[in-house]
Amino acid sequence: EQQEEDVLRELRLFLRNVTERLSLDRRFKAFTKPVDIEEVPDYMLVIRKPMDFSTLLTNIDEQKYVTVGEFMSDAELIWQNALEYNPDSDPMDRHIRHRACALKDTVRAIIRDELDEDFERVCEEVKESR
Ligand SMILES: O=C(C1CCC1)N1C[C@@H]2C[C@H]3C[C@@H](O)[C@@H](O)[C@]2(C1)O3
Repeated sequence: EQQEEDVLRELRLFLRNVTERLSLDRRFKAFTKPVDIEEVPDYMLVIRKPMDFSTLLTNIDEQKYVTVGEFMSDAELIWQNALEYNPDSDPMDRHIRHRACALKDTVRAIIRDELDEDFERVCEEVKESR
């Protein structure tokens, strides 16, 4: 009912705010758009579920996420994919993995500092009721 729509609207506002702040951070520029398949033809063979900030924003607007946990499952793919596709010891791979680790720690710190546990619990209850 209306209260549920109010909670989900607040969730979308929070998730958009977090995602937009991440996409403004210059360290995370490589994560803002899908990996270019023209540039990296084997990417889809290695990475089963690509993810990036622009896709997260589209998912938010399409009301795909009912809880922060569902959003985090997709957000985690961004750094997990980067670590998986760029495992080598060369400087480029190391640089990408450093940024992937910085992204992981940054997202977790934002959620810890800014997500009210009671709010996430209400979102979980909306999810269970559907
Ligand atoms: O994994 C990624 C992105 C970085 C975080 C996501 N890429 C795979 C390619 C390997 C490396 C160098 C370029 O070939 C560039 O195309 C990519 C993009 O970086």
